[in-house]
Amino acid sequence: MMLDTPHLDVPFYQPAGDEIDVFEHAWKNRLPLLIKGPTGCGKTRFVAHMAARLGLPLYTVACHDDLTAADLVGRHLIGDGQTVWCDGPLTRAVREGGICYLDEVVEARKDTTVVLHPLADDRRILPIDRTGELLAAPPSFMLVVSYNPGYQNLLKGMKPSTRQRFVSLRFDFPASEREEAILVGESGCAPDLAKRLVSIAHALRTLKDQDLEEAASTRLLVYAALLVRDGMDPVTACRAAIVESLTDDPEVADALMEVVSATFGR
Ligand SMILES: Nc1ncnc2c1ncn2[C@@H]1O[C@H](COP(=O)(O)OP(=O)(O)OP(=O)(O)O)[C@@H](O)[C@H]1O
Repeated sequence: MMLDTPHLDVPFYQPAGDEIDVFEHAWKNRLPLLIKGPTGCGKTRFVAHMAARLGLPLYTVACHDDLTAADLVGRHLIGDGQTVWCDGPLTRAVREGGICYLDEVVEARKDTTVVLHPLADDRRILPIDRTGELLAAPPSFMLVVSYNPGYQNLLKGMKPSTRQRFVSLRFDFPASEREEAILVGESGCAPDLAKRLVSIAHALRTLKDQDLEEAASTRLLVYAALLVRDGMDPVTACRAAIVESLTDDPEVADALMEVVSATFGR
């Protein structure tokens, strides 16, 4: 769990379309938001950007298959022979009227539904069974969740009764020009390098589903751009930052490296 307090400098975010507008309207109308899209395509950055823009505290939780309702709401802790109640990130966000962002929400245990449903519909309440409290979310509170449809299997899909409590946004990898602008903005690299890295990503993304579990993300391109900007040879940087992160299979890695080498004229 991570608390990002509101700060004056808003994290850089290069918009794709009307997502900022959708977020602001959802927030004003007290509606929760679901963001779906592949890994590393800007979902977390977008939420951080919006929280800073709106001047709201942001609580981010990376969900995993052991995450329970108590991890979100809070629990009694024992110390010095005393029992003390400790708010979880969701409860803190509700109390402070901030944003609670649950990344990969479908990974969480099913018992989280019990606390998310009454918060996500027009009741906007958080029942804390263990203390008997019933918290009403203030108008500025917003619940934002994300998931990667690519990872879904039948067991892990989101139930319609949950999905239909949210306004939804689809994210995808950025169009070339936008992705180049992101690389330049994030790493300070030369526009020509950004162009080459994006063309590599496009070539590798066509291989997804054949040999690769996930497509090359914008995040990996940013890593490569940072390494090259720091003086590393571009081919070595692409192997370390992109290719070896995408596959463990040496033959597939060799095939991906051919794309990289050709792009840098080797
Ligand atoms: N639109 C964008 N504007 C600025 N930076 C971006 C954008 N999209 C991606 N990035 C860059 O890519 C990195 C990864 O994005 P982010 O962490 O938001 O991915 P994500 O979609 O939340 O991934 P995951 O589902 O794995 O958590 C960011 O740290 C940032 O450097």
